[in-house]
Amino acid sequence: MQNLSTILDKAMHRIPLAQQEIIHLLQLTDPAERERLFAAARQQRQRYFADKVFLYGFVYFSTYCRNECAFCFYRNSNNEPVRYRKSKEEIVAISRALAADGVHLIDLTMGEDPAFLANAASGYEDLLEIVQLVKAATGLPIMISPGVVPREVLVRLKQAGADWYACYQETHNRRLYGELRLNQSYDQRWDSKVSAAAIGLLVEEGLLVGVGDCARDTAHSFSRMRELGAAQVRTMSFVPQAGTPLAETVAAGNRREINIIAVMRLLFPDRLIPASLDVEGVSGLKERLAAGANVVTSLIPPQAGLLGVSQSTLDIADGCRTAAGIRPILQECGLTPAAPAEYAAWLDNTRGCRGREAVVCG
Ligand SMILES: C[S@@+](CC[C@H](N)C(=O)[O-])C[C@H]1O[C@@H](n2cnc3c(N)ncnc32)[C@H](O)[C@@H]1O
Ligand SMILES: C[C@H](CCN)[C@@H](N)C(=O)O
Ligand code: SF4
Repeated sequence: MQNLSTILDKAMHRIPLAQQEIIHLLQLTDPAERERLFAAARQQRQRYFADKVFLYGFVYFSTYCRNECAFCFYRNSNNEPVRYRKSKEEIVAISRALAADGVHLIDLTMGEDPAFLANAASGYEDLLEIVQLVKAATGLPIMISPGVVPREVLVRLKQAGADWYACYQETHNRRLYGELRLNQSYDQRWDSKVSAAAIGLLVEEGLLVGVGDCARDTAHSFSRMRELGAAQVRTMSFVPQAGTPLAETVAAGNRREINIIAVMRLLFPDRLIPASLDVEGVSGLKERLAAGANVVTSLIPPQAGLLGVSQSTLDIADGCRTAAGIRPILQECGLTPAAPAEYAAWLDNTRGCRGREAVVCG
């Protein structure tokens, strides 16, 4: 029988936990025990980041995709979604609006839209130019998620101004991966992240919860995230999407996601851990922050004609998914947006000490 006090005490002293201890934390259901887990996670966040959080603006600039991920609304064969492709001018204008709203990073997210990838007439030139234009217009750090691209394209994306590369594995259980990311090589996707890290891009790794995964899978993913040296680790609860093979999946609630966020904080105390607004909108933010998250992602400007990934419209048109909209929730949690210079310093320190502990925010 695992003793929660012993496990939490080991975690707080950065003593590695056994897989069974990690699974025990992931599987907590008792409210009082979960609150002890969350309190420990908040204490670790405080130790490494004080009361500071980071805000990520989200520009989902193309909803076209050549892939057929079983969980995703934007899979190629789905006729349900609104398909759009924003122009470079629109992308820059939206990025400027996000910068004015006070975000720390511009997340240029896309489907694997053939118009921007290798076989496009312009090859990757348009994608590279978008990164350059957004960097020039905002001066902010940029995250890009084009899927698997050749190493030399990663190099050029970094030269163009990209700081982060997001290419989630969703799961490191190869059987499950094959059922989720149909016809997408597990190893190519993993190797693309390894290449990105090797050339100095910061890498984010993400898990999907509620798609047939188990706590043992999650614990295994933690060891892969550590092996990768991911600077940002995250998870999202699966949101069933109309028109997809998993549309009839019963949404499992957020308990597992919230527990994972807290355990991530204990295992990766100096890393960035998102609370995504794209799962439950702003109503889910407080719980995720209370579990130790220190990044709010998927801030989307109203009236920009942008859709979210899993919650395509929730809380967007009314302006709730903005820095101003979430500020009262941050205050309730005793948290405050970091200064842009603090985020830039964290990035520089993390780039400089890959794999070692990053510097504490003041
Ligand atoms: C923003 S999408 C698009 C970026 C890029 N096309 C890719 O697949 O990496 C990236 C992530 O959103 C998450 N996602 C997509 N559909 C989701 C859903 N229905 N519920 C929860 N998360 C979802 C998945 O983890 C996916 O890797
Ligand atoms: C998963 C997306 C980000 C991709 N870099 C966005 N829907 C999010 O919730 O952060
Ligand atoms: S997760 Fe990404 S690659 Fe998969 S279908 Fe959705 S947009 Fe395309």
